Amino acid sequence: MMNLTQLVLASHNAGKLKELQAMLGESVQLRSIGEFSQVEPEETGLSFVENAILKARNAARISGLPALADDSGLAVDFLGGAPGIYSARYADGQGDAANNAKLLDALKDVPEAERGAQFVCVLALVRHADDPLPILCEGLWHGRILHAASGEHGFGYDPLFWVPERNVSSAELSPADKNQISHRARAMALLRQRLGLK
Ligand SMILES: O=P(O)(O)OP(=O)(O)OP(=O)(O)OC[C@H]1O[C@@H](n2cnc3c(O)ncnc32)[C@H](O)[C@@H]1O
Ligand SMILES: [Mg+2]
Repeated sequence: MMNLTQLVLASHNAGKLKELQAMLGESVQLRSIGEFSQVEPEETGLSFVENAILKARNAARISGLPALADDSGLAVDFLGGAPGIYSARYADGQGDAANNAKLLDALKDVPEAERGAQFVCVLALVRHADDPLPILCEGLWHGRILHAASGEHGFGYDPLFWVPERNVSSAELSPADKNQISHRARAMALLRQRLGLK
C-alpha cells in the first residue's frame, strides 16, 4: 500500500512522539516534523478528525513523506466536553502547568460523581499531501479528574487523570503500562490492524 519504513509524525509534542514510536516498534521509523520545520499549522478544524487531517497534510507537504498526525485532548463531562479540541490552548497557550491549574480551578467544587472525563485520540495517516483517502483511527479512555496533581510520568493532563482500571493517575502509570491502555494505544491498535502490521 505504501512504503511504511519511514513516516513523518506531524507533531511538535515530544510526549506523543515517544509514545507513538514505542507503540510502533522498530519496523517503522517516525521522524519528527521538527526536523523539517518549526512552524506549527493553525488548528482551525472543529473536530479532532479535521485537525488530524490538516496536520497530516501539512507535514506530508513539508517533508515529502507519508505523514501520521495525532489530534487529541481531554473532554470533561461537567464542562460539556471542554476543553476538547482546545485542550492544548485551554490556558491561552501558557502550557501544560497552566492548563492543569485552570482545569482544577474549573472543577474546584465539583463532587466526585460529576468529575468524569475521557481522553480522545484521532490518528490520521496520509500517503501524500493531497491523499483523497486518509486512514482515520480513534481511541477513547475513560477516567475522572482528580482534585490535585499526582505522578511524574507522561505529559499534559496525565497528573490530573484518574485511571479507574489501575487505581492511579495516568502520570503514575509506567510508560509501558500507559501505552497498553491509553486513548492513543487504542487508536494505534486500530491503525496497526488497518495497515496489516503485526
Ligand atoms: O498538535 P501537536 O503538534 O501534535 O501537539 P499538541 O500538544 O498541540 O497536541 P494537540 O493539539 O493534539 O492537543 C492535545 C492536548 O491534549 C493533551 N493530551 C493529549 N494526549 C494526552 C495524554 O496522553 N496525556 C496527557 N495529556 C494529553 C495535550 O497535553 C494537549 O494539551
Ligand atoms: Mg496542537
